[in-house]
Amino acid sequence: MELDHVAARLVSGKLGGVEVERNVDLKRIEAAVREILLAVGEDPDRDGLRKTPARVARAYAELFAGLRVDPAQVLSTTFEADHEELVLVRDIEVMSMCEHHLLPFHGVAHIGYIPGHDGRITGLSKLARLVEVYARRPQVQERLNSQIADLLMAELAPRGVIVVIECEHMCMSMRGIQKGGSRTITSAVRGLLRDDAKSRAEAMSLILRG
Ligand SMILES: Nc1nc2c(ncn2[C@@H]2O[C@H](COP(=O)(O)OP(=O)(O)OP(=O)(O)O)[C@@H](O)[C@H]2O)c(=O)[nH]1
Ligand SMILES: [Zn+2]
Repeated sequence: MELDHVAARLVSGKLGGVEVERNVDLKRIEAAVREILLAVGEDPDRDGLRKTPARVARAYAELFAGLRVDPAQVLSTTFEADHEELVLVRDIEVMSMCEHHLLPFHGVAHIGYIPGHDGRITGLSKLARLVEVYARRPQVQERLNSQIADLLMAELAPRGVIVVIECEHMCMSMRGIQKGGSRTITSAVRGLLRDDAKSRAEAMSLILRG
């Protein structure tokens, strides 16, 4: 990237509870958005649109901040607990951007795991923070889903993990096929929750109960 003539601005903040320094090239996004406005036949210099490229640049820096966060850091705090049964957090809000159209998809994630033999658990909020870090990237729902499951397996070494995500995709509602209200359900199951039908059925029934 030619940083000499690009006024790259350092935007910092927190995402998923992890400090993020993100050197986002806001000026480059602004220039691109101005081009888009011109291309669709708008006047980017009219009053209402004058600040739009800068606003969109800041919004994109926020929406894609997950690209600059190491998700494993979210799970850096773990606790020992004498709990060998399922832990399930339902209805975690998901807001992400589909990588095909850069339009939002939104819905909920349900994340469950059975702690490993060392009984290591994580704070419940960390599951929601993990969703946020992976969602704030250009995504497809399937990858978002499996990334969450795989990281939990790698970091917590649980007996099993189940992640179910249900989302509505704006690229299907607002454009293209224009089927508003359809929801896509994906799942990723790992370890005991994949291999043991009884454990999986118990987790699924709790997830589907809502
Ligand atoms: N598997 C998957 N597909 C997605 C996701 N988000 C959007 N899509 C789909 O990505 C596909 C891209 O297909 P293309 O044919 O390349 O693009 P398009 O011409 O804009 O497709 P249409 O949406 O059918 O008009 C579409 O079928 C979208 O519905 C996602 O999270 N997972
Ligand atoms: Zn899409």
